[in-house]
Amino acid sequence: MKLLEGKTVLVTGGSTGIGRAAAIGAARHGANVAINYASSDDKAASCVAEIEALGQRGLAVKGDVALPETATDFVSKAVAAFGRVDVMVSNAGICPFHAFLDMPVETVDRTFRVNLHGAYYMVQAAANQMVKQGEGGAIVAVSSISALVGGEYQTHYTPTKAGLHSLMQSAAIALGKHGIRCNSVLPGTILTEINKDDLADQDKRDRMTARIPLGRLGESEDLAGPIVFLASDMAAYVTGAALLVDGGAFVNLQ
Ligand SMILES: NC(=O)C1=CN([C@@H]2O[C@H](COP(=O)(O)OP(=O)(O)OC[C@H]3O[C@@H](n4cnc5c(N)ncnc54)[C@H](O)[C@@H]3O)[C@@H](O)[C@H]2O)C=CC1
Ligand SMILES: C[C@H](O)[C@@H]1OC(=O)[C@H](O)[C@@H]1O
Repeated sequence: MKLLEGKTVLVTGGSTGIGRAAAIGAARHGANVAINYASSDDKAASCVAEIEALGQRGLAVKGDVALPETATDFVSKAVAAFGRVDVMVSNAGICPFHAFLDMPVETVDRTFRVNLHGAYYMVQAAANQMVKQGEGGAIVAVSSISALVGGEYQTHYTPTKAGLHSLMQSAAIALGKHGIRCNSVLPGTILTEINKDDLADQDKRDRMTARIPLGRLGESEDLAGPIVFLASDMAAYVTGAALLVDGGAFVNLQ
């Protein structure tokens, strides 16, 4: 059964990792998909090619999500190509691991701007388009287990993920009257570019894995199903919710 037949899905940071898995997952479920991407034209083009190989239409739009105009540009180009926006997956993010006491101001500023401000602008631009269309919609933010727990080298990052979780809760209230649902997924540790260097430390990798009841770190594809579900009409009465996708890591105290 295809869950997103005929829908238009937008994904930020869609050329790699979790965003790419969400974009391909949406195409597999019958959606036309537009991805925003930051830098690699080749990776973006290969993602679009994969979407098209599934028989769907794909579009890649370059832009830095930290800039408000990237959001309006992305939405208007997706509308020009596909006619509408049904789903926004706000996924783009960075996590430059760094100690707290000497954290550079620029690193804090950039992390907040990309992860939180960027998501705010994207969600707002997509919501305005959905309200204009008058048929509701779905927004899924890629927050994190880090919205709920801390990280020694993530003091600039975890507040952005808590902020995203909170943004989805408030947006769910603001947009419910328009039939727009807003939810977040909270991935645990997923093997992607964002943590490749951090998890090159085998001791840390083993410690992280040992905490996971399902016995393995996550893969990007582990997020595709939960994101597609929350984006689809199967979740028609789900809004303001946060879905942990962490192999059970969060609940594993002892
Ligand atoms: N990998 C993990 O363990 C977890 C990741 N997440 C979140 O998942 C999201 C996706 O990350 P991953 O797939 O893991 O890593 P990734 O590095 O493969 O993906 C991040 C994507 O965001 C894009 N991006 C970064 N800055 C951007 C900007 N200014 N404008 C547009 N795009 C930009 C990157 O180019 C990349 O495609 C992030 O928000 C991350 O915080 C959340 C929990 C766990
Ligand atoms: C980048 C981290 O490895 C990853 O991101 C998160 O949100 C979680 O803290 C994961 O460990």
